[in-house]
Amino acid sequence: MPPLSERVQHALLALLAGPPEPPEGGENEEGVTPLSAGARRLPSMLTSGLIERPTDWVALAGFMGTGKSRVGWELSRALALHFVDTDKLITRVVGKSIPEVFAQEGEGYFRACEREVVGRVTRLEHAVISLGGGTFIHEENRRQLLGRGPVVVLWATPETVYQRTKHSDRPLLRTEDPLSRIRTLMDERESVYRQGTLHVHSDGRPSEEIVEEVIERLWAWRRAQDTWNELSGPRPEPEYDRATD
Ligand SMILES: Nc1ncnc2c1ncn2[C@@H]1O[C@H](COP(=O)(O)OP(=O)(O)OP(=O)(O)O)[C@@H](O)[C@H]1O
Ligand SMILES: O=C(O)C1=C[C@@H](O)[C@@H](O)[C@H](O)C1
Ligand SMILES: [Mg+2]
Repeated sequence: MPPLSERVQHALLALLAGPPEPPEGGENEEGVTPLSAGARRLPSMLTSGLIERPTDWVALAGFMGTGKSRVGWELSRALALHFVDTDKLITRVVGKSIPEVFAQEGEGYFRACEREVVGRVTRLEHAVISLGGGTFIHEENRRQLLGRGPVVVLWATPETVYQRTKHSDRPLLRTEDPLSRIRTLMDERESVYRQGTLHVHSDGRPSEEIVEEVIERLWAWRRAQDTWNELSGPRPEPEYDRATD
């Protein structure tokens, strides 16, 4: 079998070449934008210069169930950018669902896949990246992501997370008392999520409203970056290697 890095690259290319895919499970839920004909024309709009965006690359981080996949998808439609969900990419690479990867290959293998995926998606241009809930927790992933562009962290209370995840299979929440597990894990991770660039609450708000706030906050972030650049002169090139295609 080819090495993991090659399989990740192959799966990413296949994902970007196909029609944009909304996150699973949301099609019949209130608040999810259905895949429209306009969405299929996305690639030609990407570099047309007609769309003004606060950023050409943004990642969404945060705890499970905070809405990274759903908000990321809608944000990618609103900004006319590619959409990559790292959990989904890993399921394509391994050919198994996330619970199967955890059960059959182990969490260590899943985290190794995440590291490979982060190495790739930080080289992409024109993309919204929805991360897995644990991706940003690992220091090297965090360093690469924050070196690439803004990382928006979505937040929700343990109760909201519990309500949003209770009918789905999240391997880390397979316990007798998932709400307690959510509280403990969230406490452990909170200080790390705080290291994101921008922070947006998602409790009790429809996804459209969250996307609107994310875009407004990204514009404010962009203006602050521009002011900083004007005051401090040219800054060194970012560390990542830009893809040449
Ligand atoms: N603002 C919202 N209001 C109501 N439901 C939401 C909202 N955002 C997301 N959801 C729903 O909550 C569930 C979890 O959302 P989603 O899968 O986007 O979370 P996630 O942060 O990507 O989680 P994970 O880290 O496990 O991938 C989905 O069914 C989604 O449709
Ligand atoms: O918070 C986590 O560690 C996880 C979140 C999900 O997105 C998946 O990446 C997986 O279930 C692990
Ligand atoms: Mg997700």
